[in-house]
Amino acid sequence: MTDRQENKDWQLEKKRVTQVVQEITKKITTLRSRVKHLKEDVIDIRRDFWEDVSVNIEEMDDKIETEASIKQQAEFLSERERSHGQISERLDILNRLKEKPYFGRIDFKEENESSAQPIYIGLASVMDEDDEHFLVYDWRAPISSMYYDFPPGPANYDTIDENISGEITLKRQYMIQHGELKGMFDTGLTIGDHLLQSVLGNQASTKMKSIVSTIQREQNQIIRNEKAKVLIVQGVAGSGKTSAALQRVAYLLYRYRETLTSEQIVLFSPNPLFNSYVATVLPELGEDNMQQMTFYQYLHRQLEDSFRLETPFEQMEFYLQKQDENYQARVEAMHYKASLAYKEVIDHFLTMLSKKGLMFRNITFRDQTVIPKETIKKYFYQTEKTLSIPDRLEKVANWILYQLKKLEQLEREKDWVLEESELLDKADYVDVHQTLQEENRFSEDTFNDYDREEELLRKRIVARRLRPLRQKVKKLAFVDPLKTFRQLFSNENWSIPASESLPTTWEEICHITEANLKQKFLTWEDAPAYIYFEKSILGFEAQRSIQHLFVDEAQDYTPFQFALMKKMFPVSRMTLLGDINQAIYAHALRDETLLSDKWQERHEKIVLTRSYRSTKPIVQFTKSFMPNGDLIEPFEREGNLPTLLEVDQQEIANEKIIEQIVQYQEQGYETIALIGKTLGECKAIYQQIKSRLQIELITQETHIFGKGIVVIPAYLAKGIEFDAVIIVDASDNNYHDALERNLFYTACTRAMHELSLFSIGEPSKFIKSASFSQYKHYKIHQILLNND
Ligand SMILES: Nc1ncnc2c1ncn2[C@@H]1O[C@H](COP(=O)(O)OP(=O)(O)OP(=O)(O)O)[C@@H](O)[C@H]1O
Repeated sequence: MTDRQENKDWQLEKKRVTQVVQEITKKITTLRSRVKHLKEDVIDIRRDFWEDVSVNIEEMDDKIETEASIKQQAEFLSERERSHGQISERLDILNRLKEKPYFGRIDFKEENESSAQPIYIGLASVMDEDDEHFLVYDWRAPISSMYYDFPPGPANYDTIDENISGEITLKRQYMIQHGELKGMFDTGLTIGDHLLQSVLGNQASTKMKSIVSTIQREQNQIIRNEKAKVLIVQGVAGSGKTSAALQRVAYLLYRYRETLTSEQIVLFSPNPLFNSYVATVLPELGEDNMQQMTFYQYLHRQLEDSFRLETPFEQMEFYLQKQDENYQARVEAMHYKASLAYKEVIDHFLTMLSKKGLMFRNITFRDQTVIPKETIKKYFYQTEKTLSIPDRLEKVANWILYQLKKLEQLEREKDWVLEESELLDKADYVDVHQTLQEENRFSEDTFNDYDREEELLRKRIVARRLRPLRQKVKKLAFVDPLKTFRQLFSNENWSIPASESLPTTWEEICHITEANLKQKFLTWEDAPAYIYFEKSILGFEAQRSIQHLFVDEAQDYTPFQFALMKKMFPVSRMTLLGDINQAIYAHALRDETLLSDKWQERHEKIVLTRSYRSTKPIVQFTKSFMPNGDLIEPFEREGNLPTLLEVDQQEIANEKIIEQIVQYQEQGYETIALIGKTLGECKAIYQQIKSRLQIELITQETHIFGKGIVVIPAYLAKGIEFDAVIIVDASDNNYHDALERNLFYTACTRAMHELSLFSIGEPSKFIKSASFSQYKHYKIHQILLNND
């Protein structure tokens, strides 16, 4: 393109931005005045609500008319409120668009058309003044997909009922700030390399940002996938899995806006910190956040406080510390209880329970056993064996409720009822009196009246006392799932079929499990199994309203947990995102994870190999010590080599770490993380340097983090990123086995711009497996402190 042509284009584009911003401003003005009127309307309706309805409840006809009038008024009010809400949301979007109306353009010549049409793409659609033509297309509109999928040349896109093909004759990107064009360039093969460079070169933020203007083609495949029931994404660290997942939520909410709401989408996130880290992305895209929680929070909710539940992080600390006398057996248990083989054992056990072995509780009323557990058991085992256990229990519940009805009648005549009636409030008497009056049940005979009052009082007292019991029966509380479950480990009444291959330490595992269950303590590996068992007996309250389930860091979920998830969310489509290299839980070392090739479920898999977060030298360093690391591709972004400082004394390491932090601060980095392997290690360094620097220790209870310096265990830093990362102790002692390698990789890949490692003694063998050109190695040995 000649300079003159370029200049002409620039002028035209500049003018267009101004025109679109003007149109948006006009729309904002109109909507503001509508919002204002609606708001006034709502206030008026609320204030005059009772004046505008005709209230008359004396006659039946009037009563009906009054009800209709109230209903009409209420509907009128809620319709206004709804419109007010919708317009306010649209105003929010327009205000954002006024700053930056669009970020891209493609000129598309449809097959059999004579000329190309420019398509401008932004956060949301904007129509022209006459509502006839699109000034801006929503990035999620079918036609916009070509922007992400194709370079200039032949291109096509799917509409709801056909595929449209043609040619992209121009592809352009814009940098627009405060409603003014600041830059633009035409792109070739991969979109956004210029823009991506500049976006990725920015500082890390404590809140994740949307990637809407620079979505990459392979990420777009994830975002717009509509076919897969189970979509698995294996993506290397920093490849944009989480970013793509959130864009996908926004896409689905747009694509299915008539039928899908944000409450019907659930995201399981790796830790509470991550929840707040990603919370702003969807609102930034003009959408509401989906339901977001950790799997721990979800399981905890299922148990309704009846157990103390170990967190996954406590399990991880146990594993890493290697100190407990039962360490080996527990580690075996972590593996075994993660597996589908264990689920099979539980399924066998459940089959047996349909014939014998289910444990019940006595039904007691006023400290007396009114239906003994043996009787309930007998009744249960007489119900039809072809029915499921929950259905049979439902029958038992109905039978018990019937027995309680008979009991109720007998109890009414007992002395305790009268005694209790003496303790009643005056209000109760008045109420009984009024009820009888309303029912016209008083006679002339006062003696009889007194009897009637007493009869009604007795009825009420017994019913009131029985109410909690009835509720418990309805909730099937007469079953004792825990005691039943414990039989699995006590070998009482049942032994595991010989066909099941159990771990060699099974007896010891049983011993530990039984002791924990007795204390009502569920380890992280026991929780899914117990919940699965309990729900199989009492019935799964399947969450059928949830249409989409997103699982981030999916490699950390066991096959058993996934099986449970499928039972809990039977109709949901699933998007599972993870990285096999960041598998940091014990089970993942030996067993299948959701991402391993052995995974049997029908699914579609997308692999992301390009890493966007870290600079090229950091990616090259980290990929060097990972199996299949050669599949990881760095994004071309220059930076400093990682540094390793090897020292032989903790004090020197501390001094050097402080120096390093100060240097990073001087370079302008705002988020700096000191990452340790365990919480113990983090606490130690925190204690040692907290008097010298403003620093925050992050634990599993931390739900939010701000700018500055944080000390954080690697497993809590999952999914998050920092400008600069300092590995507090990268010694071989600390990072040696395969799981520690994955933790080390996870920790190092949190860095966007700078990475430095400190080793007290021999550096980790993983660092040594990188070539010397990939990092700078310094050593300080035998410096005498304080002239000792
Ligand atoms: N297409 C993109 N445009 C701009 N930035 C991107 C893009 N894809 C990823 N990024 C950036 O790369 C970084 C890593 O993204 P994200 O956290 O989504 O990756 P991830 O695969 O979930 O990482 P991890 O598994 O390491 O937690 C973020 O800063 C994100 O904004």
